[in-house]
Amino acid sequence: MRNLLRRVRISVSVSALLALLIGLALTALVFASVRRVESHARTLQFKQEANLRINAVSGGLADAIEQLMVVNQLFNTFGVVEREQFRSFTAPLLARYPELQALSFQRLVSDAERPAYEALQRRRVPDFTITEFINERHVPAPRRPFYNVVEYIEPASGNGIALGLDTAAMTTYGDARSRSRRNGRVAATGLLSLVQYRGFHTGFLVLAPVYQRLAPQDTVRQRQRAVIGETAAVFRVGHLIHTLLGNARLLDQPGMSINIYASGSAQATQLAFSNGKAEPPSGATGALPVWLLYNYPAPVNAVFQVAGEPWFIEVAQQPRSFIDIRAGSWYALLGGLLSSLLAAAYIYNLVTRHSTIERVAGERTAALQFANLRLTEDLALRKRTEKALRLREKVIEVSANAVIICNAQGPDYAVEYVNPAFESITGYSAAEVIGKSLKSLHGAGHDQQNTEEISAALREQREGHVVLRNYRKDGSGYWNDLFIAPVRDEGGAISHFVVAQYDISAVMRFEAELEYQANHDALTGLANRHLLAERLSSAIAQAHRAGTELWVVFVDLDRFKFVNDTLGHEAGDAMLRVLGERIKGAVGEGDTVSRMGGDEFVLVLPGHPGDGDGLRVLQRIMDAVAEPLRIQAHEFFVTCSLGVAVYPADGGNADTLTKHADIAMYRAKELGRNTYQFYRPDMNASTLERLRIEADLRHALERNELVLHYQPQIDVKSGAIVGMEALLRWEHPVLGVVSPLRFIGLAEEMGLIIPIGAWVIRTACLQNMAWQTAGMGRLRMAVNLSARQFTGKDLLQSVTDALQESGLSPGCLELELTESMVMSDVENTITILRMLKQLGVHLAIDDFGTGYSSLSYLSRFPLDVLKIDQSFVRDIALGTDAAAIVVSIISLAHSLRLKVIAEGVETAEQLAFLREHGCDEVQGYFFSRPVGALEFASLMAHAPCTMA
Ligand SMILES: Nc1nc2c(ncn2[C@@H]2O[C@H](COP(=O)(O)O[C@H]3[C@@H](O)[C@H](n4cnc5c(=O)[nH]c(N)nc54)O[C@@H]3COP(=O)(O)O)[C@@H](O)[C@H]2O)c(=O)[nH]1
Repeated sequence: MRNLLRRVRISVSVSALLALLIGLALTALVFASVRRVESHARTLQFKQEANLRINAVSGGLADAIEQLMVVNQLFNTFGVVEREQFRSFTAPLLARYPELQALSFQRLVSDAERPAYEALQRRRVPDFTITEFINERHVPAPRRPFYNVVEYIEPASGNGIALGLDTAAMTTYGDARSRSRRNGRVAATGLLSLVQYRGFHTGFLVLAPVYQRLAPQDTVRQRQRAVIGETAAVFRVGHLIHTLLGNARLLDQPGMSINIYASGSAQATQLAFSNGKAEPPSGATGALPVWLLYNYPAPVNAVFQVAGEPWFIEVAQQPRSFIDIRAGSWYALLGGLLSSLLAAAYIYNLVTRHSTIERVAGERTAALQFANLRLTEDLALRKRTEKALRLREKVIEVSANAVIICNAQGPDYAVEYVNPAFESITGYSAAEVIGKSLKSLHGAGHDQQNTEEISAALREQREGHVVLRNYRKDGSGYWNDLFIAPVRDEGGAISHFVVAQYDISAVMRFEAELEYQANHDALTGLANRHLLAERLSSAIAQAHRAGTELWVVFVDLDRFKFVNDTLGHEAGDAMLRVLGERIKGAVGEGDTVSRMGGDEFVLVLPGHPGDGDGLRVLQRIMDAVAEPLRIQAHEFFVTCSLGVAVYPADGGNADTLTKHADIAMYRAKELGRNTYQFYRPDMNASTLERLRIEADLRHALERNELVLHYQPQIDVKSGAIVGMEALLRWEHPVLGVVSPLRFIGLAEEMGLIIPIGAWVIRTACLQNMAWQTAGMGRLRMAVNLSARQFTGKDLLQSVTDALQESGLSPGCLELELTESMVMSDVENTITILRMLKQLGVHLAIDDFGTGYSSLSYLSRFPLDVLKIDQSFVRDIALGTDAAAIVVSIISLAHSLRLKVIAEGVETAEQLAFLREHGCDEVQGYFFSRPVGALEFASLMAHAPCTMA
């Protein structure tokens, strides 16, 4: 506040000072302006006054000279003018112009005429003689060629002394005489001392020529010849000018001086008149102009003509300091100063008052603004509150959740409001529940849990939250997430409770669904790994507590992969669903059936399985799976292999038991499938071996551990070797020769089949070419392709490369594909097969008959050979369907113009049957096992071979 006041005071002082300064500046400006105007006015006035004097002098002189011209005119008019005439004529003139000293007529007299002239004059003036004035005395004029004799002069009084005076010798006449006679005009002399006053008075003469009347006067010569004399006016110059100025009251003006020179400039010797005194301003004016400090108009000079002679007049004003005179500028200055001071004082007062008013007004305005702001905020807040209230009301109205407002008064806590959602959820209308007890809404007659929490919240007047099952008007139940909260009135007392009910039935269902999905296999609905782990752990704990046994059974379907690959995943899935149900139906109620993925199932058999129940369950499972299965109108026969691990003997935890059951299942597979095996510790060794194979397979190719064996293919009719099948072997440094059955699947899983497969094709081509080059004939080399290799993007390239590198004819290479490979994606298969066919290679379907091949599709494939699976060949002699199947396959192949080769021919009977039914080629141990390249070459050397 103090700062504010100080600021206000400073601002007021500054304002006043500013006003004062502005006032002074304006005053100075006005003063200077007035001074300048005044000075200008005074200069003008002075000029006027000076001009008055100049005009008075020049005009007066001109008038005086005019008198002479009048006299001169007298002579020029009359020619001869008598003395009396002259006197009477000049008398009034002289009376009117007393400053005229004299008017005279001077006659030009030649020396010859002198005696006569003097004689004549003596008649009127005795003793008349032409004289001259020397040493202040009249003496007879010496003889000269001409005399200019003063013949008349008026007034005679005071001027008579000049009568008869010869002025020809007087230098004062100068050349005024000759000038006037030459020009025929008046001419003035310079200043001279008037003899009438013994030289004490200064005067001048004005001469005007008098010519002989009627004599020509046009030229100077004519005028000089015609001249007879001149009239002259004698002026006492000081007296004359004094009289002129005095008559005009222009004399003796204080501070004004008049100087008149009978010359064109201010020559001191020609000073004709002087009146008053005027000195220029003395003292320095500094940087200020003269007009500001002094009233000093510049002297007014003028040159005027006096009878043809230039006269110079100077009128000057005595300088006066502006402070010496009473001038408007004074008033302006004083007035300005006074006004400035008054204005400053007034502004000081005004600003002080204004500041005070402004401050007060500002304070009041601020207070008003503040109040206004508060009001606006209050209004806005109120609006917001109202809006929020309306919004809340609306939200409650449109809420999908039930909202109930009940009285806070127990024990009924009467319902006062329910929203539309409550009505739609419960089926009760507002009219039916308003006024009723809140507790009645929980569903009378139903056993309600968690309602105690609501009662406690109401009783203790606090918030509460429960999940409970409510019941609608129609008796149906729903899950309800219920929040209850007290509502306080303005006084802070709890007046109501608001209850929000969220129908979470869907959430509960969703949660249950999630829980189900989290614990169950989506395909079969069986327990999944997660639930298995839970159930198994729980069963182990229970078995542990009960001291009983527990079986973990690993079930793997045999040949499921074939179905899946052949008919596609949908068929596979359908099979899994059916078999899952069958397995589940084969176990007891307390047993758990889970699916681990693929075609693997894990079962938990608690209780006393060792009592014999367990084995019965295993058999029921195998029987159930082995039941014929119809999928997509096709009948399949599927078996399964089972492995069993027993708690606590084979493991104390879920992982160990499951792993051991898996190992046992593998063993069952190895034993020919469709059987079960109980885990034995020595089974671990084969599992470890499998792991080892996996690790070593990665390096088998680079370590050159892979080799090809070749099994001959014989033409049935000729008995000649027409080709061979390349069969892969892994010469493991520790395990010895490893069958492809043990590592091809692994290689597929590990992705190693691509480089391994490429190596097989390349090696087989090179070998075939080498043999052909060696003269073993044009043999056909059959090479097996795996599913992953067939669909891989590198196949075409690797085949092309192998053919190019080896130089083998494409027709000498046959690629064997399985049914499952070609049937999984028919369109893609057709594309791939066509591209391969374009290379010129042969294409064969291997293991034909083991799976399902659509004949219509088969006809679309660009195939060359059908290879009957060895399982049918093996069973030909057993009297089963195999023989019929083989016959059908041969017939089918031939109808499709395909060659038929039977593999796995081990006996002569088999060969005879095949030959009898038109099989084209055979392959099997009956002829040769697959052998190494050297041995095969040796074999070839002893057997005929051609390419069919
Ligand atoms: N993708 C690739 N698969 C290959 C390759 N090499 C082999 N294989 C596949 O491995 C499976 C097992 O082959 P293998 O152990 O070599 O067995 C073959 C023959 O030895 C065997 N065979 C031949 N004649 C008889 C016989 O009279 N009796 C009998 N019990 N077995 C016999 O049959 C196998 C040939 O099968 P197939 O291929 O269907 O003609 C096997 O599936 C091979 O395909 C390879 O390089 N790549």
